[in-house]
Amino acid sequence: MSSEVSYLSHARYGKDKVRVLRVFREGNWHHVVEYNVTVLVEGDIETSYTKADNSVVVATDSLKNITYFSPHILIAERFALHLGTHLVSKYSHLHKAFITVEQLRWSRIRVETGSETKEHSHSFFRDGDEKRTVKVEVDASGGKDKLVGRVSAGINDLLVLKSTGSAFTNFVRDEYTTLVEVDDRIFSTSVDLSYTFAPIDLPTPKNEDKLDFAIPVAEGQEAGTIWDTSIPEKTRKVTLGIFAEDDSASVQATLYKMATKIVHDHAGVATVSYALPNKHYIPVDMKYIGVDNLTPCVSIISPPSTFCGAMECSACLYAGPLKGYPLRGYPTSAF
Ligand SMILES: O=c1[nH]c(=O)c2[nH]c(=O)[nH]c2[nH]1
Repeated sequence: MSSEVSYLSHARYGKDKVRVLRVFREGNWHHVVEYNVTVLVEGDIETSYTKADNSVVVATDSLKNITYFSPHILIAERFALHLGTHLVSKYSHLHKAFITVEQLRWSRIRVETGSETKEHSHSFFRDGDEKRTVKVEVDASGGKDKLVGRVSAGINDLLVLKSTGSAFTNFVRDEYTTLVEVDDRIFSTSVDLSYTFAPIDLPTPKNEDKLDFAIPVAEGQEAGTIWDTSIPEKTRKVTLGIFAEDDSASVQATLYKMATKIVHDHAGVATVSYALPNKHYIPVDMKYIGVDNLTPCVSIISPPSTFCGAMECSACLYAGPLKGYPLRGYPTSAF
């Protein structure tokens, strides 16, 4: 413990929001990737804080340029590992690099050509706010020739909603409880998913510029590992499929089903973490204007619900032209 009243316990710095867009041309057939990258480094940099010594600082502007310069951009995991490996190899006083990549969703526009629709060769649309995420730590603290890579990947901001097939009952009821039990509710959430892989040994760049090294991916895909490029799409499918099909007893129970399926399906995945914040759509009680929209349909069976649609059933009475699809649960206030 330092005798000073205050001291520097830890230091990490770098550049956030480095925007990278690359176009790959296979003849006239173009591919685009867009990343928001965060590059942070740790090492023998304390004196830049404690003694205003900039001689140990690789300028964040240079970190940005190195990010632009890095290859292997089509696979975010490879790109991030390459960037991190280069940083800790080139700069002897930097011992760790932390790279975060957020990949935006550019999907190909479909256009009509005669009687068919076709994917356009070089035009794309932003397919929602969802991002694919990759986080990489390249750790050289055990030696520059004993680099360790720690990789996690996932999804952020995947917004979903289901209009039935979700309940929440039997939770703690006490003096703090105002929430009513419901056997049928709207379930909406913004999915954040993260899965981690076991640490991997990384090759040491041998040449002067510290750029000549192959991240161990060259031979095939190695199903289930970091290099299995089908994992992002498969984990997304599991997330959406279980969200849609599960008769949800709670967010917690549905989330656990998603996570266990991902661990079960991918031997290389060590841990899975989800955050599913409930986006509430609370029914507005319409009885003050003469509409009973909250009494369950008399024929309701546990979800998936069936509705009688009968005029004498208060839940179905106001369904009007949508007979069989009662007003129950609508309108809602969203917040
Ligand atoms: O599925 C849910 N889990 C909760 O823990 C919770 N808490 C709450 O208010 N609503 C819900 N819904």
